[in-house]
Parts: sequence; C-alpha cells; structure tokens
Amino acid sequence: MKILKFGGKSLAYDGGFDKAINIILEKVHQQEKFAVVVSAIGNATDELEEILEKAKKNEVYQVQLENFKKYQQRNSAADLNPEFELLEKLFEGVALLGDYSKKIKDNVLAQGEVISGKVVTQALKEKGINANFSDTRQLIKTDAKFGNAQPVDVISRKNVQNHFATNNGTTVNIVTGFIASSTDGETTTLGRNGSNFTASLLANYLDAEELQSFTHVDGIFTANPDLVPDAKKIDQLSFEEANEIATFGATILHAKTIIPLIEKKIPLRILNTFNHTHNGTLINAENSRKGIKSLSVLENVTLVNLEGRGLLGKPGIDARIFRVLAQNNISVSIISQGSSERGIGFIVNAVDAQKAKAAIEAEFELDFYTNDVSSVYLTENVSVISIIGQELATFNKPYDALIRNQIVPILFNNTVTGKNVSLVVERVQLKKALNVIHSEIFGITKKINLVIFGHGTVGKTLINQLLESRENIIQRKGIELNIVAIANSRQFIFNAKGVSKQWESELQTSIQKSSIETILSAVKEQHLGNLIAIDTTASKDFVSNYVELIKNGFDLVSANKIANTKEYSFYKNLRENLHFYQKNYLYETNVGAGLPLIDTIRLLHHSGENITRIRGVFSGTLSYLFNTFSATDKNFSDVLNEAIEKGFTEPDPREDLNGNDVGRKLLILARELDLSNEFSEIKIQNLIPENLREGSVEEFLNRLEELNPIYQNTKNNQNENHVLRYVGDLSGDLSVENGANLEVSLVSVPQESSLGQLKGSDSIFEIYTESYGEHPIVIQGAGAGAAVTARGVFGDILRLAEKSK
Ligand SMILES: NC(=O)C1=CN([C@@H]2O[C@H](COP(=O)(O)OP(=O)(O)OC[C@H]3O[C@@H](n4cnc5c(N)ncnc54)[C@H](O)[C@@H]3O)[C@@H](O)[C@H]2O)C=CC1
Ligand SMILES: N[C@@H](CC=O)C(=O)O
Repeated sequence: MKILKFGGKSLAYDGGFDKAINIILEKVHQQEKFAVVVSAIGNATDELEEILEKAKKNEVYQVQLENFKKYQQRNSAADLNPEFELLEKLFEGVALLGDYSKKIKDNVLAQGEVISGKVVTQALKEKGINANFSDTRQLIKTDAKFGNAQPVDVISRKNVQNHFATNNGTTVNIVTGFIASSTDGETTTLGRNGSNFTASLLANYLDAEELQSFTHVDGIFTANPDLVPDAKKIDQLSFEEANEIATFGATILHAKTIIPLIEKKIPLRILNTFNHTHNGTLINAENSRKGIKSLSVLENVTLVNLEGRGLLGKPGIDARIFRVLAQNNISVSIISQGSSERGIGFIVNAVDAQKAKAAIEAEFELDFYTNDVSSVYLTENVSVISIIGQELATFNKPYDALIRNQIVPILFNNTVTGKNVSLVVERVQLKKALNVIHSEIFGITKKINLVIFGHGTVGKTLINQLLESRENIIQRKGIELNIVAIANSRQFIFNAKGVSKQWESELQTSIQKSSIETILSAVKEQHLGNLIAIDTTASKDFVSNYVELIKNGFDLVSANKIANTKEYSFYKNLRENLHFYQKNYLYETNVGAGLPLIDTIRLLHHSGENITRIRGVFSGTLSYLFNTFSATDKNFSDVLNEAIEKGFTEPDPREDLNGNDVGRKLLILARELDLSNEFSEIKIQNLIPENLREGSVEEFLNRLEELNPIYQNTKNNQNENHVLRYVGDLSGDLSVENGANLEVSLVSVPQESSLGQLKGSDSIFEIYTESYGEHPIVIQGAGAGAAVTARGVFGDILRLAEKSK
C-alpha cells in the first residue's frame, strides 16, 4: 500500500481542498491501496497558537476563535462540536490561569488535525467512498515530552498494524498527522513538521511501497524559486542527499521524516496538489547523481561577536557563552572562532539578538573590568546561505564567483563530515549572492549580463550579432549572453530577461532617461551578477564612468580608444581600480579592429620578448583612402566618401584625417609595452589643411573637394612606382622610459614593398623583436568596418564570459 500525506495548504479551502479530494478519488477509482495522513486545514495550527497566546494574555480571542470555527466547518456536515467545545473550554481555562503548559498546548493544537481528519472523511463519504477517520492518538504512543514527543516504536507499530489489519480492504483510512498520545493517554504532538513524521512512521510500520507527500510546490528545488528565478526542480535525490537538505533548512522536508523511510528503503515522492500529474521529486535509495546541491537560506539573522585579548587560551569561554544562550533559550546556527581565539562570532535569529547580547554582557561583566573581553557587538541585517552538498575541494568556484561580483562573505564555515558550506552575507546582498552561487553551481548555461553603451555603426552591428548568435553560443559554449540594457546618451531600455529583437523601436520610444546612476540602479534592483559594460561610443566624456562601473561589479569591454589615450594618470588610476576590484578590461578592437594585435603584443611583451619597433598602416580608413586613391583615378574626396559610407571612419572623419586616430593607436601600443607616453608626445602629420580644421562635421564634409588638388598634387609628385601610405611608427629604445619615438606621417613607398602592396581597408602591423631580428611578425587584415569591429568586441565579451565560467 501507499501512504499519501496532504499538507495544510493542500487542504485549505481556497482551491487545495477540492483538489486533494479529487486526487484521493482518482486513486480510489484506479483501485490503488492507500491511507491518507492529513495536516490541519489551512493555517489552523498557527491560528490556534495565536488564540492560545491571546487567551494567556487575557486578550479578546473570541472573535478569532469564531472565525476559526466558521472557516474549519465551512459547509462540512462533519460533527465538529466536540472539538470546538473542547477548544472553548481549554481557552477559557488558559484565560483564567493566565498561562498554559506544553500539555495544554498539545491538546489545543491537536484539535486542528482531528477537525481536518473528520472533514476530509466526511467529504469522501459524501462522494461515496468508504472512508474511515483514524485518530492517531489511539495508534501512535509516545513519551511525555509534550511539544516534541518521541514515538515508542514497539507499541505504536503493533497498534498501527492491528488497526490496518481490520480497517483496510476497501476502506480509505484518513489518519490524523502530527498528533499522538503518551503511554498515560495524554495528547502529545510530534513537533513541527510532525504530519510528515506521522506519514513516515506509518509507511515504516506498514511496509508501504511509497510515501507521497502532497504539498503546494512542484518538488524540492535547487533554491527557493521566489529568490532564485532560475532555480530548478530536483527530479531525484538519494536518502543521504535529502537528509543533508532537510538538516540545513529546507522547510519542505524534515530530517526526522527521512529516517523511518531510510530504514525500510521506502521511496518518498514530493508532489504538488495543484499540479499533481507533475512527477515531483523522488527521494529513494538510488545514488543516481552524485554531488547534488541545493541552496538554503536563513534570512533574518544577526551575527553576535565577542572580542577580547584575554580570551587567548582561556578555558571555558565558549562553554560560558553557550550555557548562557541555552539558559535564554537562544539557538545558535553558525559559530566561527579564529585560531588566535581573540574573538568568537555566532549567528542567532534576529529576534533573539538583543537578548543574546545582553545575556553575554551580563555573563562577562567581570571580564570587561579585567579587559579580558573588550566588546560584544551585533552585526545586524545579515543572512546565511548554506550550500548543501558543497565539498571544500570545489568551493573555490562559488566563492570566486561571489568575489568577482563584489560580494565578500562576512564569514563562512563548513561541516566536517557532511558536505555543506555556509556563508554569512549582508542581507541586502542576499538575493544577488544566491543567484550568483546558483548560476555558478547549477547553471548549465552561464548567464552573462551585458549593458551596451552606444548603438551607432559598431554598437548596432554588435547588438544584432549578439541577438542572432544567442542560441548558438548557449549550445556551443554554455554561455548565455543576455543584453539587459542598451543606452544612448539620451535614453535607455532595460529588461533583466534580455532585450528583444525590436530593441531599436523600443529604445526610440523609451522614456527612461539615460544616466550612469539610473542604469546602475536598474541593474542593482534586479540583483544581476556577471556584468559586462560595453562601450561602443566614441565619447570623451563617457569614459569617466568606467571606474564607477568597475566599482559596481562590471567588467569592461571597449571599442572606444579614449580611456586608453587620456593622460597617463587616468590610464593608471583605471588599472589600479581594475586591480583593486578584480575586474577586467578588454579593448582588442582599439587597434586593428578585429585583428588579434593587442593580445599578440601583450603576450610577446609579458613573455619577455624585447619588442624593438612597431610600424605599419594603422588606420583602416586611411588605408582604404590611399590604397584606392593611389591605384585608381578617383578623386580624393570621392574615395573618402566611400570610406565614410563603408563605416570605416570615426564618427567625425576628421579624427582619421588629422592623424589623431592613428596617434591614439600608436599610444595604446606604446602603453601596452609599459611606456607612459602622453598623447602630446606623438609627432602627427595632420592631413587636413588648417582652413578646414574648425567647424562642424557637416561643414567639413561639404568642403571635401577642397582636398582634391592637394592630394592629387602629392600623388603626382612621387617617384615612379611609388604609392602613398599613412604610416604609424613606434621606434627608438622601447625598453626604457622616454626612449620611444611615436610618429605618424604620410609617406611614399615603393609599390612592391609590403606597405605598398596593401589593398582595400587592410591594416598592416610589422612587429620587430629581438628574437625575430630583421623579419618582423606581420599582422594584416581588415583594420576597420562595423562587422569586423563588432566581431572583435564580441570576441572580448566571450573571453570575459569564459573567464568567469
Ligand atoms: N568603425 C570602426 O571600424 C571602428 C570603430 N571603433 C570605435 O568604435 C566606437 C564606435 O564607433 P562607431 O560605431 O563608428 O561610432 P558611431 O558614432 O556610429 O556610434 C557611437 C554611438 O554612441 C552614442 N553615444 C555617444 N555618447 C554616448 C553616451 N554617453 N552614452 C551612450 N551612447 C553614447 C552616439 O549617439 C552614437 O550612436 C568608436 O569609439 C570608434 O573609435 C574601433 C575600431 C573600429
Ligand atoms: N576609424 C578607424 C576605425 C578603427 O579603429 C580606422 O579607420 O582605422
């Protein structure tokens, strides 16, 4: 036979009760053999406890009692008068005495289960079922520890087996959970979660084939889904794993429930009354998945700290602390003591914190005078996260993930035998911490949250590339690149689940004003971790937000060259912050768009290779301009317009023509070699005549033809078989500070030379090193363009995402 157990919410009248009855009916029609264990209906136990407290304090409880009776009776024909009358008498007595014993309390609470058993039995009888109300006070015998009585197995087993021997067959026994009686016949209860315990005892005594516990959730989850939206239901757990979870806080399961089942290897299935065809969580003897983990939380706790130099090596300090806490009925959940014994910290429920502090202060009063104890203080508003099933050997992963996301646990400890690590975090960080740990441990896919600043030529291409490749990257890499926000300088859109393919129109109509503060608070509100900010602007101002982003947990990816080319103090401060907050900053596209240049130079330099010179055509725009202009009869201005149209140029094309963009690239490379040059030190040949340098972009573009005679002349005045190339050259002694020459100029080179053979918008970089001698390492390829640049930014994002995997 099977044992079915229905919890209070499953029997509440707001939907659960009828569903529970239907489940029972369905099973009867399928000719299953089973007994049903019931909890009290709805919140009956809590309500009875509240009324009891009111009666004790001589407060008016009668209205609440009447409401209780009305709710419990609802439209049932069950005769509940004996229970109601007993309750009235008990409450009257408590009100008169102004107190109650645990025995009285058990008697009061027991009525909830009796009422429930009678009501369910009556409802089934009305449906034509041969239901039989079974009061477990006649069956399960316990010691006299009221409130948390222990069953006397020998007697209880015999009683249960005898009862079921005569009351089985076509009968459906509706059995009260939670309640029992002492060997003297007094009503006892089995402690909170006692109905599950009753069901589990019955399953054991009757050698049941399965215990089905009907709850209001789909099963046991990897974390509380209210706090972790990505929490997953666990399909199967071994008894040992379930025991760990039960011990560390899962309210749905209690450790003592499992023990009688383990003894007889009886499977326990956690099911949902409201979704009963769902397979739920099966707990059995099978060890199918080793290392299952789940996260449990103690939300409202306080850390109590006791500090003092005189504690070192002094025996009995801990004993005194815990004795005084025990005397005050204060339970301690986590204890941490440093090996120097200069302090001890422990976690108590927030409601007990002040009491605990006062009790310890009183206990150690004399030690304050002798200065052995210096302070007792509370760290309030903290929470405990327990990672159940977590071995210390792999704890580095969730711990690193927390640090990466700027959550530093206040303390952590592990159990020596069970696999369980608990962390104390600030309560404001609880949700984020849970989600970060959950994603690290359970995330089949790792979610990386992206905030994109700027959606111009490069940004827009990047966003579309990211949206198009989303599924593919999930499949291939197990990484979900989730664009949570897109911002321009005026407005932004935000969606924690990821922006849609209609992002452009949504952004146009968005009323959310763009500012670093509003974006950061939107991110914070959603407790998002694994954050990357992507700068695809060309803004000189925006880079001043980088440090703020870093401080708020963002890694950075940038196509914008400004941050790397501002004054050296800014450059250095940015890196100091990156180092301090352990954040990353990638900017491969700053030089050579999608070409793997910065990474190559960094690798060579860090491996000790002496780079002696870097020379080449650094600008895709100017490469296209002079390659095409040299090889065709087209006007200079027409070719320049083509470069603008192809998306090669900077937002202001004068930044290419005046040599600043190439200068910046040269400076970025120099700084990669640990040189602290400033932009002002670069010798730059400006290709724009002075009279065209001022004014707006539009005005400049309208006067492009004025460039034609100048460059036609330059072209004509070259030696034969020579072509024009705009070249950047980092030379001199690159191994010493102030030894480098940074120069950008237009040169005429033989057509047959490596620079002379360049085509299209290709950039070329010749990297000379000591080991490679006269034969430089050459990196060549498209040096500009939205698609290649966006791909390069994409590459940086993936690199960071993989790093955090
Ligand atoms: N086009 C190319 O081939 C390459 C470009 N880059 C760099 O990529 C960056 C973007 O270039 P493009 O897309 O061509 O420029 P773009 O001008 O088309 O796009 C930049 C966008 O950023 C927006 N923006 C400006 N300030 C902002 C702020 N404070 N917050 C949010 N958005 C802001 C602008 O409204 C604009 O839509 C530049 O820094 C450029 O140097 C780097 C390598 C190659
Ligand atoms: N305008 C730049 C774009 C890449 O940095 C260029 O043309 O090289």
